[in-house]
Amino acid sequence: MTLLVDIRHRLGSFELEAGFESSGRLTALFGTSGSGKTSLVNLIAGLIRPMQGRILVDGRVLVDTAKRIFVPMHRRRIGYVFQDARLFPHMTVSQNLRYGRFFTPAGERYAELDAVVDLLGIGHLLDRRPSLLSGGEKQRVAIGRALIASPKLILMDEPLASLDDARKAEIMPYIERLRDEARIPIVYVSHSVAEVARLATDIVMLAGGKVSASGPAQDILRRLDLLPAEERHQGGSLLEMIVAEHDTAFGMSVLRSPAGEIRIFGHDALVGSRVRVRIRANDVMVATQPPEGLSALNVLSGKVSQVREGPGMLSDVTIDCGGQPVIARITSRSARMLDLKPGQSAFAVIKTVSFDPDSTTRGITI
Ligand SMILES: Nc1ncnc2c1ncn2[C@@H]1O[C@H](COP(=O)(O)OP(=O)(O)OP(=O)(O)O)[C@@H](O)[C@H]1O
Repeated sequence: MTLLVDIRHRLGSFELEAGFESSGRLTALFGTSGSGKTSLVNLIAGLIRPMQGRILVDGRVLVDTAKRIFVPMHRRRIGYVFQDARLFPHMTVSQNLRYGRFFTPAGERYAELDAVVDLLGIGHLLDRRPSLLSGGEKQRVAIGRALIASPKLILMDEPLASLDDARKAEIMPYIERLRDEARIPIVYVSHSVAEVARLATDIVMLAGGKVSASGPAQDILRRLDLLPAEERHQGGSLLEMIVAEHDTAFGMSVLRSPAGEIRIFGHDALVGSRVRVRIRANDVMVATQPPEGLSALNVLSGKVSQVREGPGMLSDVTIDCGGQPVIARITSRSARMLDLKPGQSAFAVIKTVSFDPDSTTRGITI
């Protein structure tokens, strides 16, 4: 699936001028409050008609102002999951789900109710009314209702924003399953780096109504300079690794990559599976010699590929570790003292405890 957006639109004094193309399975629209994420999603959904531009899903033209084409919302075959679940309160979960397929022509229904119920783990909720569901359960049903309509694309506008951390953790694996198993592309609005790092295959960064960057999640997240200042401490690298073994004696899992091994607190992925881990730049130190007598268990070796002076006397040092960049944010003073230069051998030292379980995902193909 390819989503192509190239639009210009004005909302009051706000100018939205956004162009991007994504073939990702989960494309995150990421940006601070007021950057235009919801407006962009509403344009894709057909809730807003742009003043100028084109929107295509898999080559199908949904909007082309030059050709006066505007496919109305109900004909777009796009599912929309909002921040609040918006379920019908007088209907049971089962009735809410079935309502989703009502508008889809019989010949175009591919989603089976049983498969959707199974995917989202909501079988035990079918006879309940929404008032008896938790926030996370409501959102799972809302996602199910969107899926049952057999959409060609699903839009999710901050679907976790109204949930507490426990509910977020409960629903994340279902969104991952949807991304990995359902084969329906997702456009996902978020302003949380942690959420985006875990879920996104691709990222479109919005700032002031314009696309400031777009591309594969790994590439975008390591550009710390692109992240909003308040989220910069969350930026870093996404590494793909293989689960090598589980060290049950210490409750740890060993992950392997060409640049070395790292240990994280027990991960439930099977040995041999691919996982993606996020390493925040703030949690990485740089050594120019192999470190010895260190309590940190995780040392990856590589070569410095870039030293970029950032704001606040801090420098971002990128170390190419077997083809995967690891970024360390250190003081500019340390960078000078170590005399770090591109091409030089270096070691990224990562404290085990710095791995955030939220950012350790199941294996996904990127
Ligand atoms: N109908 C409208 N009329 C005038 N201005 C609008 C309208 N809709 C949105 N805006 C403005 O457009 C800008 C972008 O809004 P939008 O809701 O798309 O941002 P967002 O990135 O989704 O923000 P948030 O994360 O807070 O939801 C904001 O400044 C908002 O006030």
